[in-house]
Amino acid sequence: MTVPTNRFPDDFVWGCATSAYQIEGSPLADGAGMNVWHRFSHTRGRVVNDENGDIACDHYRRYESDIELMKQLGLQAYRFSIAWSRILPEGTGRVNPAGLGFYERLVDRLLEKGIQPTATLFHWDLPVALDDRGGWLNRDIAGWFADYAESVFRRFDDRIKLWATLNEPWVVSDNGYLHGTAAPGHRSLFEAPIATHNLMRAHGAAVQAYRATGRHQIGLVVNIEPKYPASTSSEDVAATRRAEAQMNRQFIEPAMLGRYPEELRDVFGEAWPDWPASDVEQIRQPIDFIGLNYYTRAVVRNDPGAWPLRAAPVRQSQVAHTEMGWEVFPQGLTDTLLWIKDRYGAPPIYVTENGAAFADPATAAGDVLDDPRRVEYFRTHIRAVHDAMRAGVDVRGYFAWSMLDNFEWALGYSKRFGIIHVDYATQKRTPKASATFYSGVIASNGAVL
Ligand SMILES: OC[C@@H]1[C@@H](O)[C@H](O)[C@@H](O)c2nc(CNc3ccccc3)cn21
Repeated sequence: MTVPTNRFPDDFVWGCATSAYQIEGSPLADGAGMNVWHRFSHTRGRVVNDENGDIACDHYRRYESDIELMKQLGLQAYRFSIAWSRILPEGTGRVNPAGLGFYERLVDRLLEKGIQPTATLFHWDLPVALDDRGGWLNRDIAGWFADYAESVFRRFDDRIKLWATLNEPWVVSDNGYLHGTAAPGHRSLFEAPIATHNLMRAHGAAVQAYRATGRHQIGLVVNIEPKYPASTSSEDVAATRRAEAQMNRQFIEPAMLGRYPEELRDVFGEAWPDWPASDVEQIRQPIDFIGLNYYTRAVVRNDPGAWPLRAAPVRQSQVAHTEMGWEVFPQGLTDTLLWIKDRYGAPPIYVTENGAAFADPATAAGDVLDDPRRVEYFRTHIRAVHDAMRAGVDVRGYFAWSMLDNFEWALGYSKRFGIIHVDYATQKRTPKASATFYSGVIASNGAVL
């Protein structure tokens, strides 16, 4: 693949990404079952300002005008997630036709507008009915997930050509079961490894199900945050390896190589089981691409008191950070793309999420002051993708996070990642300067960088 020096290949795909619970609203509409983020956000104290996704961006009702905005931006593709509990209100068994109907309308409208729909089956919003049966701690969930996957493959594989099984299983295991900062809010050294393993078994089962009838591409979306040691001391280097294994290799490694990183035994100790080899073989199903979510890097030092990693980030001074406190470090994206290529056999890669939160207050006059740092973030990170491609990485597309300001999980609506501003009181959408910039990138296929 020859990559032009000053633009992207002609078949490179430009899109934006969102997820169901963060933008749709109407979480219980039309027969949908409750999901764990509905229950979590309605539990006092779990989310900033006790905010929730009851309305969010009201996309469930406003999807047609939102797709019009995507068209105006010139988006070629749109990455969204399907809410499991809209399709199967109890998580298994009875299919909810109205739930399928919403995604039918969404997909058909996208196609009418010449925008490729690309779907993620699971973006953290597990049906409560399954959580109440153990959720990711119950081995049966691999079969439950495969059945759910089959119901949507059957309905949409004629129109959706790029599927992802899971979005960032690390967040579910680490935030949801180890630290309790995300739904379902458990804090357990012993539960997290079980959640990890069942998430990956579910991934494998869904890929196997897809191979039986699917005609297009399916992959796994992982968050990778490259870890750089704070010093060359053996303690800091070892801590960095633990942090890198626990976040960056815990999921991609079983999926691509059929093994878990040995450092996980060092992190979890006796809480890390000896998984059956047959399980890990089933996880390692050939996939068509890796979806990479990249936002920042971490500089890591040894910290014996930091449970359970015994590693802690070192904030870098005198450099730009986003509203999330994440360092702006585009070189980390190039490094990560090269790392995936070299370590996992040069798989096709989509950058499925990349973006930045900055405060974008609307003025009294209704204008939106898009922080110029967001444009610079996109410019430098899209350049970083191009650098990796020029170095031989097979990157197929880039999805900006996010199309709309949206519900930022436990941070509620306090963080704005959108290239389109949302006034949550009025639901007014206002494209930001970053939308105009990104629209220019798409129109010129990256030549304006
Ligand atoms: O935080 C921004 C987005 C979030 O809105 C998406 O739903 C999610 O897919 C997403 N993943 C990351 C990067 N991974 C990460 C998530 C939580 C804590 C630390 C890192 C950022 N984001």
